[in-house]
Amino acid sequence: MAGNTSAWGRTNVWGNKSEEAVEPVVSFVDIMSEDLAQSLTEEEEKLVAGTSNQTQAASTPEVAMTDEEYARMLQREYDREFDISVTMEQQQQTPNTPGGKKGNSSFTLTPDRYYPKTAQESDDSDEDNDDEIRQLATDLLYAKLEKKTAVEQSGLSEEKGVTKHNPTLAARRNADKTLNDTVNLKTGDMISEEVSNRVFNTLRSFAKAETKRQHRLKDKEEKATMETSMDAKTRLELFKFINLGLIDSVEGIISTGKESAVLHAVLNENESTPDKKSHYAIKVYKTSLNEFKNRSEYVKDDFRFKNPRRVLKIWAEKEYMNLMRMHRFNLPCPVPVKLKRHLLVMSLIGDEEGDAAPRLKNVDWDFFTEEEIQDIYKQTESIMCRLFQDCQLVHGDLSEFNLLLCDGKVFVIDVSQAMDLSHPRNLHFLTRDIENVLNFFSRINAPTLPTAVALFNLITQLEMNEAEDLMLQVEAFSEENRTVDLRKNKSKPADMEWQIYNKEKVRGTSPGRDYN
Ligand SMILES: Nc1ncnc2c1ncn2[C@@H]1O[C@H](COP(=O)(O)OP(=O)(O)OP(=O)(O)O)[C@@H](O)[C@H]1O
Repeated sequence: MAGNTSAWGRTNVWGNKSEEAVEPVVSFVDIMSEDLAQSLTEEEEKLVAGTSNQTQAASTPEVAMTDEEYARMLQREYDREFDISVTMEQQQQTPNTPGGKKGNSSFTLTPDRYYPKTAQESDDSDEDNDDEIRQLATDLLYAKLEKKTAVEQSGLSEEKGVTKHNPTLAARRNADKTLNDTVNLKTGDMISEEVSNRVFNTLRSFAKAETKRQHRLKDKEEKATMETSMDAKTRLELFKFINLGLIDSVEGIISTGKESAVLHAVLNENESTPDKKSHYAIKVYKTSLNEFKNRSEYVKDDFRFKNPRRVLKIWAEKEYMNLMRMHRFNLPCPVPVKLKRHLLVMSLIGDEEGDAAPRLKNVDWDFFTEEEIQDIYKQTESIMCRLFQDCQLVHGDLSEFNLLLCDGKVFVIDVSQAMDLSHPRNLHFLTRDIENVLNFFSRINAPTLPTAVALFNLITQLEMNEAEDLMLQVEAFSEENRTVDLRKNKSKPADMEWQIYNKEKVRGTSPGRDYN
């Protein structure tokens, strides 16, 4: 076999260099010529006849090409007989190894994958061949290693009497486990390496700890996603609203805040007039405890929410009740429609298209005259007065963020933290609301604004001193525990409210029925 390099297409079996077939240049006119087509067909027929009979000697250049094809076919058959392997010997100073090195080096290859089937393929770049050979060598090494490991895993090496407790054997097995990723750690290639038991155990415990850490991280990420997106329970409740015919569809999200997401829902009032739609805002309270931690101060002293364990569950109910109370006194606010668990459905403050009204914070005040701004302030002042005097409530978070402007009219929203006047710190929260509102209107240049004390006195009908700090006076007033006297029903204000609430619950008009 020495010197037979035909498998690589350099020479054929007879040791002759195969000549490159030179394609005759043919013009497009020739290709399309009927005569040429005819003569080629005839030649082909002659060729077939000549091949089958093997009688006619080749006399034309085309017959010489057939010779080459014959030679290639024979070559392939010849090689197939030696299908198992081809031994390539790099020989000293052979003509095919330019600048050939001295010395013998030989290796065995399975030719199937590398056998060049045409002269074209045999011209593959040296770089490709190098890659393939490297790949093959790696495969062989791995195959060898696997075989070895299989024997070792049985507990006995080929050498009789060597058990798995043999340190070298154990080290190799450790290396193999590490390499094959059974410890769940990416270590890279480790062929023929040994890993001591100590190192292996350290690696394994590190991998275990790392896997646990990854799982914890993933859990956290998933939880975070759940909190910010709509969970399964919320979706289920929305489907129920649709089944009840309360809404037809949820169109999108109006806002996602710290404590809730507000969705825009639509109900087609009448099938005959599809353009006539009712728009709703559905406030979905976030159910995570963290969001409500900072709210305990609002409810801890509110008689309606004495039991702190109920606080989380009834937060939505609190807003619903406050809206009901405000609606009863015709305050400009969303109309509460339905409460179910942590979902509150209310009318949407916005236009007929369903676009929600902007918050005072987002209004472009450059387009408003001084009179218009003054009017908007007066509306806000009236809301504060009526909220306190009629509804017996203090908003507790009133600012340009919770006042909407729709067609020149101011609406108040977000009253989940609004508190009853029996709350001992209600005047403290009222003072804060007053400061927020006056600061905002002063920023947008409302022409005539009262002092904080004047507004406080207007709302509460108390007589605080203009010359003194309002908050200090309020703190002193609260300490004297006079706040409770502010309620109209001075006998037992808390009991009265509680009785009304329970009566409504029995009649089935209270949101508590849906909630529980
Ligand atoms: N009935 C409604 N009609 C139109 N828009 C509304 C309505 N209710 C709420 N929105 C919009 O959703 C936003 C958030 O509502 P809301 O303030 O009640 O929730 P929140 O969780 O307290 O939000 P934030 O954390 O921003 O205070 C409001 O700023 C307002 O733009």
